Formats: sequence, structure tokens, C-alpha cells
Amino acid sequence: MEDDIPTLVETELDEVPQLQQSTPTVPLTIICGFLGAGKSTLIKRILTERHGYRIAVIMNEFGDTADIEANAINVTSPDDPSKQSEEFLELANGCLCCSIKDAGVAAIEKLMEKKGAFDHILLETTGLADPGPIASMFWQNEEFSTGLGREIHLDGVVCVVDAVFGQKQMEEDHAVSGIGESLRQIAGADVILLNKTDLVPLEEADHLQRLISQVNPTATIYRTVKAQIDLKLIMGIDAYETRRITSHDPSSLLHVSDVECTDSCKEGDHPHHVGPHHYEIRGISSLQVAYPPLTVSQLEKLDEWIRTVLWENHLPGKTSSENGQLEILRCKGIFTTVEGGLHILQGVRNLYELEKVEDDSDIGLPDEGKLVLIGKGLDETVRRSLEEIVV
Ligand SMILES: Nc1nc2c(ncn2[C@@H]2O[C@H](COP(=O)(O)OP(=O)(O)OP(=O)(O)O)[C@@H](O)[C@H]2O)c(=O)[nH]1
Repeated sequence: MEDDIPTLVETELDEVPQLQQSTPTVPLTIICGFLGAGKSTLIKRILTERHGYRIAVIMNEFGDTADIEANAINVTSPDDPSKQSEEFLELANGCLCCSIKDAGVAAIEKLMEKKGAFDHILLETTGLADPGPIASMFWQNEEFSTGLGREIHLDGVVCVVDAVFGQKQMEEDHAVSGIGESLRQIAGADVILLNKTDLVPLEEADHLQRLISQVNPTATIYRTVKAQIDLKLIMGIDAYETRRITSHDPSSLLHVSDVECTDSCKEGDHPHHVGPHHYEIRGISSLQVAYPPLTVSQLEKLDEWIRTVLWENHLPGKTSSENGQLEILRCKGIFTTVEGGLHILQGVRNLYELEKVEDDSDIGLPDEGKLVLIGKGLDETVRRSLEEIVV
């Protein structure tokens, strides 16, 4: 009998370091979506269903949480009404809910004191929030990376789009500095849930999905009813990882939808096909450029191009006034080099990272590199300027 004991202890010791290595920081997912699209429905599901994940959800307000309490969900705090104003609520399914009423980082700092109680953070934004600045708070931010960034990392941005009103919201969006919030949300998303598809005919959902892909060809789109989605598809997606990739098919890192315009797309009021892989809706468009394996100097030129455009809002060698308004909301890229290296680009607004992938010896290289830009002013001049990098 006693002989069994050392074997058990040994197994436990073996497992601990492996777990610590594979989860060095807690992933954070930003959830955005226009008013009424279904964000709260998604979050309510996460907080109440038995999915087996321990997720901490940071909400704008406790309004919906009070609703969850009213629905007799087991909250660990006693039945004291004043407890509703508590900042943290632990729910029956192991999830944790907290308010972000004060300041984002402060709420997360408090949350991290509870580390160990959860393994993923979801941050819900308000319906009118632009996810770009929020994402940049958690990514490539020096202050963050020397503080909280040692404990959490940005996993991805999920946008919930209303299948009934989504198109109207995109087209009628009141522009703030030229670009409306619903378009900014779609442009900044890594995963899009086209929700409420039970309320529209199939063709309407197809049409809206096509419009969304035209604005953001890099996002993965799932159709949902009542935000029913396998959580594995929206969490743990590592959308901002550039140095280390686990996929053996690196081109899958830059998922790009290939969509063509239909007859119904008219210039000016709908996305339209401007050139190969170039579409536009209310000033926002995406631009895709393919690249052969790059030399070191071409990669440096590309880096300089991205830096100039993202930081100075004009093309290299031109002044801002010459090029009209150029604003990049999101950029992604995957590039191979003639030496056989693989480089990944990730960018949110004026922040970007162009990094060589570590230990790429056992992963296949894609046939061609690809750059995808989403933003404003992405016309043929921009395309030509990008193509000149490899001439
Ligand atoms: N029929 C149908 N109704 C849905 C679906 N998803 C959500 N709803 C309903 O749509 C309404 C709005 O959903 P919410 O989850 O509150 O939307 P929200 O994005 O959180 O809204 P805000 O907090 O105002 O930004 C609610 O009445 C939901 O029950 C769906 O897939 N189908």
C-alpha cells in the first residue's frame, strides 16, 4: 500500500511546472458591439451557464448583474441588498463578475488580487465604445507592460453585430472624426458574432456577412442566435501574438475572407470593389497586398512604411496634405523572408509590432506574404506605394 504513495506525489510535481509554463499571463478579451446587439445576452450566458471555464467578467455597470441576482443565481455574498453595490460577485458556475465603473485599470488591478480564482478576463465595453483605444491600453503600452501586463495579455476583440439593424448602423453611423463607432467596432474586431440571425431571412444574413467581411476581411465571423457560441471560438484565440505561434499552418494566423461585390453594391452608399481586395463603406475600407519573400532591406522598408503611415498619417516621401486623410485603424500581416524567416505584423491604431516568429523551424512557410490594412484613405496611391516596396 505505502509503495503507491511516492508515485502519486511524483505525478503531481511533474504537472505543476507544465501548468505554470503554459499559462504565464491571464488572457483578456474585449467585447464590443453596437447598442442592443446582444453583448449582455452573451455575458449573461457566460455568467450563468455551466461551461467549465472560470471567467472574470468586467462590466460597465452592475445593472445586468442585479438582473442575474434577481434570477436567483447563486451569488456567494449573503442576501443583503447592500451587497449589490459590491465590486465583485462570485457566481455559481465559478465565474466572477466585477464593475468597471471607476477606472478600467484600477478595476483590473483589484481583480488580479483574486488571481487564481479565474483563468480568463472578459471586458465588456459600452455600445458606443470604440475598441481601438481600449485594446491599445492592454497592448504595446509601456506603462501597462511594466505593470499589469506582466499578469495579463490581450487575447482578442470580439464584436457582436445585430443581424437586424447592423447594416443600418454601419451605413447611418454618425461619424465622429469621419468614422462612426459601429464601423470602428467592426474594423477593430478579431471575431464577429453576427447575432439575432433568427430574426432575418437567410439572404439578409448572407448580405450583411458579406458587407462586414468587406470592411474587415481579417475577422472570423460566426452567426449566432442569443449569442450562443462555443466559448473556445472567442477565447484563447491569441490574436495579438506575434513572437510565438503554435499553429503549423502560419497562414491561418491571418485569416482573410475573400469577398466580391454583388450587383447591389453601389459606390457611395455600400461597400464597393475599388480594385483587387479593396472595398469601401462610409470612408472605411480594407486593402490587401500580397508579397513575395522579402529581402532584409525590403522588410526594413516595409517597417518604415508602416511606421510613417501609422505615426504620421501620410505615405513615406509625401506630406500629409498631399495624400488626403489617411488613418489606419487596424493592420495585420504575415511575411516570409528570402532567408526562410517568418514575420508577423499586428497593429491597432498607431501601435504596431512587426516581429520575427521564434523557433519557426518546424512550421511551414506560407507561399506568399500578405498585408491587410483597415482604415480611411486607402486608395490606389496607397496600394502603389506598398507595391513599390518590392520593386
Ligand atoms: N430574437 C433574438 N433576440 C435577441 C438575440 N440576442 C439578444 N436578443 C435580445 O435583444 C435585446 C438586446 O440584447 P442585449 O444583450 O441587451 O444587447 P446589448 O448589446 O447588451 O445592448 P446594450 O447594453 O444596450 O448595448 C434583448 O432583449 C435580448 O433578449 C437573438 O439572437 N435573437
